[in-house]
Amino acid sequence: MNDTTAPPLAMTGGLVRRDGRAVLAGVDLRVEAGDVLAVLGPNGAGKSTLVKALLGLVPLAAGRTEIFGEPPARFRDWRRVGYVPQRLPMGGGVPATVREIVASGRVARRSRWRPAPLADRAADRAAVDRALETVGLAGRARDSAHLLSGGQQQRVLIARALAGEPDVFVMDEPTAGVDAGSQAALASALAALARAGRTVVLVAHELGPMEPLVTRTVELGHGRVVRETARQTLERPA
Ligand SMILES: Nc1ncnc2c1ncn2[C@@H]1O[C@H](COP(=O)(O)OP(=O)(O)OP(=O)(O)O)[C@@H](O)[C@H]1O
Repeated sequence: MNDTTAPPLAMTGGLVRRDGRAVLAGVDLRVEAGDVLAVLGPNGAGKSTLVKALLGLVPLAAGRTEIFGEPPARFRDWRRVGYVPQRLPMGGGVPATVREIVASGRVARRSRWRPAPLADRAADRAAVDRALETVGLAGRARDSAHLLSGGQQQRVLIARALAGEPDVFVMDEPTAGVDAGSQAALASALAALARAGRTVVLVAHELGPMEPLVTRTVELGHGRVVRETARQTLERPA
């Protein structure tokens, strides 16, 4: 069972090596429930590596990391975690509609052993509709996702994570190179999460319209934490 008092994410003495080189070293980070934490730093500072290592997607060479109190290898409750990668891996493959991709965010909530009861299917549909609405893509639900702009595809990924209704969202550079409309849609998605008291870890070069929503920042340089701001309580709009 997961420890209900454990922080959503915690790393102690995190070390990651790539090609024999330490790209993350001596990182201590505790993400508390309700934090909206921005991970900042220049290109190559180790931001993506840090969030992947926090989720166990990249192995630690030393130190430890825990998700709701469990090491990633033992953690089972993945529906509590939403991860938005930097890019949508949409190459060749069968073109999926925006709705299909967003609906895939519900899969981790399903029982593996039996078909979803009718009530669950209605809840799935409602969650997918809400997620599409939040990122401003309700009108594109039937479109093939590979026809969308990069910023809109990023919104699809965010909607997929929102649809899963996880407790903690980890987003890797959701605003990198996206148009102003998509930036605004992301800021409104983030505002909705912050209002709901969800935990968010956000990798960013620049915060732009998301800045007022951030409660804490950690800045990386050459794989180490070089600056941190203290946690502040946001005045959450009703
Ligand atoms: N798969 C990999 N193999 C080898 N080196 C890697 C790999 N992934 C990342 N690195 C190296 O690790 C360092 C940190 O990369 P990382 O992507 O975490 O930085 P970042 O701060 O997220 O950068 P960006 O803002 O450009 O995404 C860089 O020097 C990068 O070249």
